Amino acid sequence: MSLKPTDEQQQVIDAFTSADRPTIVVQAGAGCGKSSTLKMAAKAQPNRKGLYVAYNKALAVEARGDFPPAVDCRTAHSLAFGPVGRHYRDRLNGPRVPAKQAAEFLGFNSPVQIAGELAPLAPTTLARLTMDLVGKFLNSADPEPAADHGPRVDGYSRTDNKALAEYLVPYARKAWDDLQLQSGGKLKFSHDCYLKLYQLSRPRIPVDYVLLDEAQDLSPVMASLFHFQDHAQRIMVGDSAQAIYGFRGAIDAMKKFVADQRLTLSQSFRFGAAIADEANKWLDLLDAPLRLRGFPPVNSTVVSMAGDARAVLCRSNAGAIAQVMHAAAAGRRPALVGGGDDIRRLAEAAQDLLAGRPTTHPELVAFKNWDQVREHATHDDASGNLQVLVKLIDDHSPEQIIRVVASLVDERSADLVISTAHKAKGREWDTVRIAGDFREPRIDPVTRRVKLVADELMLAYVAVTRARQVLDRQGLAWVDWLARPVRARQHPEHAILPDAPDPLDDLADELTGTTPAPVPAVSGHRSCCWLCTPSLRDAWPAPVAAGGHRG
Ligand SMILES: Nc1ncnc2c1ncn2[C@@H]1O[C@H](COP(=O)(O)OP(=O)(O)OP(=O)(O)O)[C@@H](O)[C@H]1O
Repeated sequence: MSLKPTDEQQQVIDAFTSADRPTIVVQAGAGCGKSSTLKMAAKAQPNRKGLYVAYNKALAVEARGDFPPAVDCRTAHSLAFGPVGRHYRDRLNGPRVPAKQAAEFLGFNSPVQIAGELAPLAPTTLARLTMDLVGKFLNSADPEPAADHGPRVDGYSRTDNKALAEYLVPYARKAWDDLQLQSGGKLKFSHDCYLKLYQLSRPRIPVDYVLLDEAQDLSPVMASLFHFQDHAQRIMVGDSAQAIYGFRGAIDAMKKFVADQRLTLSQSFRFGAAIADEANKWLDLLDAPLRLRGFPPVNSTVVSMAGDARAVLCRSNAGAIAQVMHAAAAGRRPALVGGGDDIRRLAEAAQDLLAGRPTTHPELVAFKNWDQVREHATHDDASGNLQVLVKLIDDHSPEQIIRVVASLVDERSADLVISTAHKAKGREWDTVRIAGDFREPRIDPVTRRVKLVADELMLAYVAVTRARQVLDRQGLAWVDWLARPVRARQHPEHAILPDAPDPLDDLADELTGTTPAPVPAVSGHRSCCWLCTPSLRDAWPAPVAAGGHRG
């Protein structure tokens, strides 16, 4: 069935088809039909040769059925496979390279002490850290591995991590030399390797236009590929208020792109007015370029205690585990989006350290025993991420965590879905409850200012916009005291206390200062703790963009 475009969608279609072929950025709110709009635009001129770049294979396959045949729907990796990747087919199919073998090849023969009293890094750990550095380089737009791509070891100070990165660079360059060989290479060749080689060849794809989806969370390597296509009309679509993967090195390509036209899609088709209003409070705080309108046919409600919701969304992995434990104790059958393997591995590493054995777990590799983890969690500012881990393990014991994780069920047979907000991105449920682990910002008693972090506001916005019909927003109800002064400023006629000091006096400055800059990531502390991030594996090593966590 063909949809009747809204006025905003029609503006996108008109811009796309206009004779001067402008470059376009479309800011599309949650559920606002951005993919549908791109399809409508392509169908308006079905004979033009186009490329639609999807961020995963499933979306690319699905899009193929909806776009006209003249539009090639692909992921960036599939674009790179033809010209580059296929020459590495043998290496792609090669066996896993054991860490010991990689360490020998790279030249790590004995442990290296980087940080004072902490555990020395074993050759296999050094090899893994080197490959992590290479991995970040592969995702970057840079020409060769550099210290900027350095990994972060939990427990290390900023200086120690910098020293480690500099130490690893020559090994990473040796690894990169190996990874460029079509045959005879010694290290494991990944799909990201040929994507990087493709990007370094500065390809120009012979199409009339390129459509780029989810442009708010792009790896720099992908953004660079898009920029090379300046012979074609370029359209990028996304939602800058959902740019929640900055901590992993993603950039909001829409911010930097100098487009001829900037358009918006603000009519959400997912939920009704009540949820749109709630979402708009967060968009106000973010000073976003659009505010959402609810879809009249959908009857949505926002409540404070909804009882049973189909999905519970948490700020952090720790929060999600706590919800899993709570649900299991209440006899429910919970599913955890993304599964429980990461937390199980971490609990097993904690078991080793508690027994005085070393661990190879990336997040705890720096420590000799659990006491050392505890001590660092208490005394070392840079290891604030360890505090939540220590609390979780000490409160529940590794054995209890492992047991609860083992009781998780598949989403299809679950009566409750538990997810972090990060992992809920792109998903939707009829009824959603927001958990209580979203951190309420505090007013600094000295400066009387509120320190907000754009990343946190975006995460809240993603969370509340996952609901279709019922949103139990209790865990984020505190938005009201933040949103009121902002709205009062935007609509002075509604100000309730015109003479009261405005706690958000410098909100705009704070937000500007914390917006991730679209520059190559440098190592350091970004997400405030490992449990705050969507996956324990993804969380380490975490890159930092300009202006880290200030909440
Ligand atoms: N003009 C329209 N009239 C009615 N429904 C529409 C219109 N445009 C899009 N939709 C509906 O909105 C829903 C969301 O569309 P689509 O999948 O394109 O959104 P999206 O923005 O890509 O989604 P997300 O926000 O999850 O990324 C779909 O069910 C689609 O049919």
